[in-house]
Amino acid sequence: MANQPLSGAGLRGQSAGETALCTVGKTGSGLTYRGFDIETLAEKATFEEVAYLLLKGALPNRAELDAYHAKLQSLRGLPEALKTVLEQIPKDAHPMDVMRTGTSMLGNLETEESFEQQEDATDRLLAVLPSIICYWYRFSHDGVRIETQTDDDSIGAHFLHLLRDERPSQLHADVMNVSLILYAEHEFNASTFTARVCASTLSDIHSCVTGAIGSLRGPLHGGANEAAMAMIENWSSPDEAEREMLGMLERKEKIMGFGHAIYRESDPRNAIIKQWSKRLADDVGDDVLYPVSVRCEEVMWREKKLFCNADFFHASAYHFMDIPTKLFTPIFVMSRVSGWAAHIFEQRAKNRIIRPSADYVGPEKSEWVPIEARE
Ligand SMILES: CC(=O)SCCNC(=O)CCNC(=O)[C@H](O)C(C)(C)COP(=O)(O)OP(=O)(O)OC[C@H]1O[C@@H](n2cnc3c(N)ncnc32)[C@H](O)[C@@H]1OP(=O)(O)O
Ligand SMILES: O=C([O-])CC(=O)C(=O)O
Repeated sequence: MANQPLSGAGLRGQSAGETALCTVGKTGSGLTYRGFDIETLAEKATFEEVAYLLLKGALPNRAELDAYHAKLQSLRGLPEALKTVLEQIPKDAHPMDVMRTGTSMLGNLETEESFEQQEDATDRLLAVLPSIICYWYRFSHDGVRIETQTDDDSIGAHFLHLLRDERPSQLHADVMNVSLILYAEHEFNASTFTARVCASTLSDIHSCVTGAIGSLRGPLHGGANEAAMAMIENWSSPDEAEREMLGMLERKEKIMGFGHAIYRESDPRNAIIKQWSKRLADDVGDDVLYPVSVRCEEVMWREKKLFCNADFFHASAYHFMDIPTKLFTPIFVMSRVSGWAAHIFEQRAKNRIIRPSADYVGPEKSEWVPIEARE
């Protein structure tokens, strides 16, 4: 059979398989997880409830959700060998590399021996990823060995508690909950596709997630929230932001936190996180970063018809909660591991190895030259 011609670079517009997990840009509201609008989930659900929905196929009832919270809570402790590895990683390492190494090491210590263990392995990852990053961060930056087994009732509150050594306010716990819901799942994005390609070889779940973390790390994908923060924190007023952005556009620089491979007019997650960023700005009495961010949004739309994606207002929201910029993308991992795992389960349930073809553009025929005769 002849190869199908590609409609564009980057496989854009090509369907690469089926999913029952998520639609992006197909419905009026733009984003659904198993048929639920993102707006409804962000308003009514807990992140753990959303993870349950993605991983097990339906919303939990009260007893199921309570049991799920209790299970995730009980799995936050780190094995000694993993702590030893985390203690070797230098302070100036990128936290995404810590997430990658932590996941990979866990795969050595608690190897998924059969696909029957996939749900337990996923629950362990959901519970332990915040512990991994905070253990390393607090050891390398503050010189302390923290106890990671907290009794916080949510993953978001647990993360903030470990990071700052105190329980977060209700507002901060609520923002973390919404943020984790917004980042949980997004169809065949680059990191999820990485996970599915790896899963299609019948590899183990830690290998799939380790690869996905590597894909999420780049600034064109999850790393954009950190890059957006690095940009907006330079500007002390909306007018300065506008001047600088116009210069960047003139020089044809990419502006992180804007644009999307699938959405054409807006990313529905932006309106939600923007509202929370505003509440946090009011809470901390900010009169610079939030107005700067709003001006960036206006300028990009006016000049280029480019809109904020999920990452842009996450930058200011996380900053207002005092989260160090380099920990922004690891939070994305803590959430997206739910979507990655759900896709891995889906791939395994109806698998064929993912192996596309390439259009060859090299030489037609090459002449072998003995090594002694080469220039
Ligand atoms: C959670 C997430 O992962 S969301 C994505 C996070 N990534 C970012 O925020 C990085 C910045 N954005 C981008 O690089 C891109 O918009 C991507 C990677 C998200 C999507 O890439 P593509 O699908 O190739 O973008 P698209 O085809 O819509 O680009 C159209 C044009 O707009 C330009 N453009 C797109 N985004 C931007 C941007 N953020 N800044 C400046 N120009 C941009 C492209 O360069 C392209 O111009 P060209 O036709 O002259 O080459
Ligand atoms: O869908 C994409 O290409 C990127 C994205 O927004 C996500 O993964 O959340």
